[in-house]
Amino acid sequence: MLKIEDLHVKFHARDREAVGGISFSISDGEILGLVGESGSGKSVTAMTVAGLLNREKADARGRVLLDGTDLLTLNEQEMRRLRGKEIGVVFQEPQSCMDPLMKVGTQVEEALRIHTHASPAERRRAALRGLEQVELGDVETVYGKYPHELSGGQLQRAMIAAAILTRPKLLLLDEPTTALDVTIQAQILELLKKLNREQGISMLFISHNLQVVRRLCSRVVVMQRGHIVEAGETEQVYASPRDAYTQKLIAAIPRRERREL
Ligand SMILES: Nc1ncnc2c1ncn2[C@@H]1O[C@H](COP(=O)(O)OP(=O)(O)OP(=O)(O)O)[C@@H](O)[C@H]1O
Repeated sequence: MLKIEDLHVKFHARDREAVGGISFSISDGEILGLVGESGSGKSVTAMTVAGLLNREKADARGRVLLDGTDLLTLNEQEMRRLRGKEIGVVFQEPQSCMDPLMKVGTQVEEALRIHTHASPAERRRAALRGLEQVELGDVETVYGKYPHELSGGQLQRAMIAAAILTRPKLLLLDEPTTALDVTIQAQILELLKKLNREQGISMLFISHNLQVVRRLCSRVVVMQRGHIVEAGETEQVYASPRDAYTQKLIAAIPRRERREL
């Protein structure tokens, strides 16, 4: 489904490559975890796949194949057409991704307005259905609210609804639960599992927290300083990490949290 081959990303302003030649793939319906500490290149990888890298500031080379199409060969207009339709994106801070002056419902249906010919009534119906899928309770009320009237967890659910409304093949999730407290975080992880199970959406789930990845992803890729240092079945990597850096990431998980899993 997604196949990344020898991807390099270099910002012009930097000497060292942010991503220094990585390769991995995601199969149909799979949730792949991408972990590593801050600055390891996780977000830059996701931004490249989403076509959000500023081409005036950075160069990407290698291949990023989505069902056989190399995304690195597409121009910005072609990439815009794909993003939001075939690739959905969810970031860490839902507050900063939403327009504070626009109703939540209007923002959830945005992708349909851009990518389809759906009428306003059809868009509204689809948005309400989306809000139901992410279990937002009284969806008519939520639809008419402004972002500041929702909690962080509710907003993140709304962002997920927006990202999946066009039924994308791939959902990129960059630290989607990091800003949320642990209870809400667990609920969002359950929601993602459900969406993956019921709709078969493939996901790239980025986190600095191997613990969170373990709850969601069957396979994991570990990045350090722009390179992949370890990859494999999450349970196996967790049980017997081969790389010293992975061992360090596991050791960073508080013992109490390690037991809870
Ligand atoms: N716009 C930019 N200009 C220059 N360098 C950048 C830019 N964005 C990211 N970088 C650099 O690229 C490298 C990888 O950053 P990236 O954001 O992908 O790390 P990350 O693993 O996602 O970390 P975090 O969890 O903090 O987001 C870092 O060294 C970072 O400083």
